[in-house]
Amino acid sequence: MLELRGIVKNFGDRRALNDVSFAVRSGRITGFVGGNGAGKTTAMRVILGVLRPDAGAVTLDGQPLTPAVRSGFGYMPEERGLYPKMKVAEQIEYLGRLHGMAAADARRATTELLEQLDLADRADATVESLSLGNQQRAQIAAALVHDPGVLVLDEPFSGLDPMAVDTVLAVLKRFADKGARVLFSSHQLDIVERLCDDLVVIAGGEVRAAGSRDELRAAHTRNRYELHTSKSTEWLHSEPSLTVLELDGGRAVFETDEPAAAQEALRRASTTGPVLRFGPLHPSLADIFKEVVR
Ligand SMILES: Nc1ncnc2c1ncn2[C@@H]1O[C@H](COP(=O)(O)OP(=O)(O)OP(=O)(O)O)[C@@H](O)[C@H]1O
Repeated sequence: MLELRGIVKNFGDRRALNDVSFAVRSGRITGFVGGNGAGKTTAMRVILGVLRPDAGAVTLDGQPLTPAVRSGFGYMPEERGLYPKMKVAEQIEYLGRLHGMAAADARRATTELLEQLDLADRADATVESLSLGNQQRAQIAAALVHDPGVLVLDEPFSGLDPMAVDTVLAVLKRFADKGARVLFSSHQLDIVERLCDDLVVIAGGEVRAAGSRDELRAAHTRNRYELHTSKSTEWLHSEPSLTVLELDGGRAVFETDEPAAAQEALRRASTTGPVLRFGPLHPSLADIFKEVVR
């Protein structure tokens, strides 16, 4: 387990991280979400040792991180950094060699990764000749070539089309399944929701929520229901035990602490016409995010 405990990082008199603690568990994918300037990149740089924290510590399986341990990490920085004029496969192989891999192993890992990332047909192209999405895939291959046990990816999905998102997602899952600890930041909450097992929400340099996606969902589930009928649901406004949160023609979302009142609303709706949908409404990650960063 990779663990941050009590991390504080100041830039001059600006506090970018304030007592940040969270864990990235082995075999799981942890999504790191927060708005612009929330502190994600700073926290990742502290993990990588690029920035030294003013307080707190990062440990791997309980041990402090040494430069040797950190050099085995896979990192995809926010500022992408491949050599534009070098060929894709050559470059990834070279980076594998820099991590101490034997030439044949680096070549094999490169070929495998480029295939998994659907980039094999561009292996001999220069990085600068690739589309932005393909450059991004090459950058991901560069972070993974040495089979790291810890993967830290800053916005790996930005600029990828939906097909590419699925391709990268499958590759990251394969690494997690092998036991790697995977931390990635993203602004795209729908992707995070689909991909991550665990979640850390940061705002203003402070962790606002952390835990498994399912735990967070359960913790933020309110007694909300969605009702969708073929007729207007305006009448819900006059039901005393319900609070209507959204109403748009036949579709409504309401809250109530009384399950019987929800069932009564369903019964009444069914007398007005066919009920197209009815059930408890679980919060999306976007809902949870809005609630915890408020
Ligand atoms: N080198 C630096 N010098 C001064 N301030 C910095 C430096 N790096 C980051 N900051 C500040 O620290 C805060 C956190 O920035 P950080 O880049 O970690 O946020 P982020 O969550 O990665 O944002 P984004 O999603 O916009 O990339 C911001 O207020 C930023 O301006």
